[in-house]
Amino acid sequence: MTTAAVELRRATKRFGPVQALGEVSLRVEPGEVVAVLGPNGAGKTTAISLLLGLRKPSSGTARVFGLDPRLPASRARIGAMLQDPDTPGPLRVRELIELFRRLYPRALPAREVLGLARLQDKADAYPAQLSGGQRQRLSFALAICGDPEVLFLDEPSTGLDVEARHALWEQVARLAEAGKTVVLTTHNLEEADALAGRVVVLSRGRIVADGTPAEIKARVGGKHVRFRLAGAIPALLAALPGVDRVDVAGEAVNLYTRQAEDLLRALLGTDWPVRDIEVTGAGLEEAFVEITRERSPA
Ligand SMILES: Nc1ncnc2c1ncn2[C@@H]1O[C@H](COP(=O)(O)OP(=O)(O)OP(=O)(O)O)[C@@H](O)[C@H]1O
Repeated sequence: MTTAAVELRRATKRFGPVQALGEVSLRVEPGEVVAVLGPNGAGKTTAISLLLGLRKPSSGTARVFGLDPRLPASRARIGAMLQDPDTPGPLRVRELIELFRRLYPRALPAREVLGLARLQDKADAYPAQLSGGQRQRLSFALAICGDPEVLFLDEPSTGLDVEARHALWEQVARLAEAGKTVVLTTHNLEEADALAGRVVVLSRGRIVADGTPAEIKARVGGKHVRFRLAGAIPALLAALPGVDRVDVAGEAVNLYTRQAEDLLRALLGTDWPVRDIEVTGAGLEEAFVEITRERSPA
């Protein structure tokens, strides 16, 4: 077997009485883009901090290209964009980038880093003078400036507006095309779907699903049946066979079902003036809610 880019082997992390991760095993191959999804407190940041060598597993191991992530040789191969990063000292954006570049053997030119992070205009600003979104871009700049082989992005688009988010996605897609390994955590399912070839769902410190976005969606297998119906009565719609959920907004009806055929047959058998019927596969969002609910104690 080839060496994984990053790997957790039966990694457990306890913080006093709290078990943040329980025997998690995860292999990410070089060149993969993996999104780690999970509700608040699922253990996503903890998993990343073990892989970065910022924390030590209570038991089990974390490896970067087969080595302890705390070794300088491992650190030189990884870059990280973390939540709430601390930036050292009273340094301007350009100076910070210069400082971080010195930590890496094959750093990108500062000008290129500023361009990739769209911070050319802010090179002489201090971090405190940046907006939230610009500060996110600064931490992206610091993550990529060493031209790392593996990039960790912990909730990278938090606080970004739609345009900035799409610009970040484009950068990440470009890094992936260049063969980089990317591990990102996100609550944003659209982001996971857009960027990652593989989605790992964490819930209460354990992996509860691992597959392509399409596979994760298929595990739930639900469909949306949408149509328009004047005077729709939710209780009557809920009584149709196979209906799991009903949303009614004015004339717009959205039903969620795992038995679309039965539901459609019954719907068309009524004398209701149904218009514009549309059936689509359920999104990652439903799959995620469903999977994390399946695994939670009642
Ligand atoms: N330093 C710490 N001390 C004590 N408990 C901690 C510490 N760090 C994390 N935890 C606990 O470990 C669990 C997992 O936290 P973690 O930050 O990894 O979750 P997360 O999935 O990243 O959540 P979020 O989506 O909210 O960022 C939580 O119950 C959290 O309270």
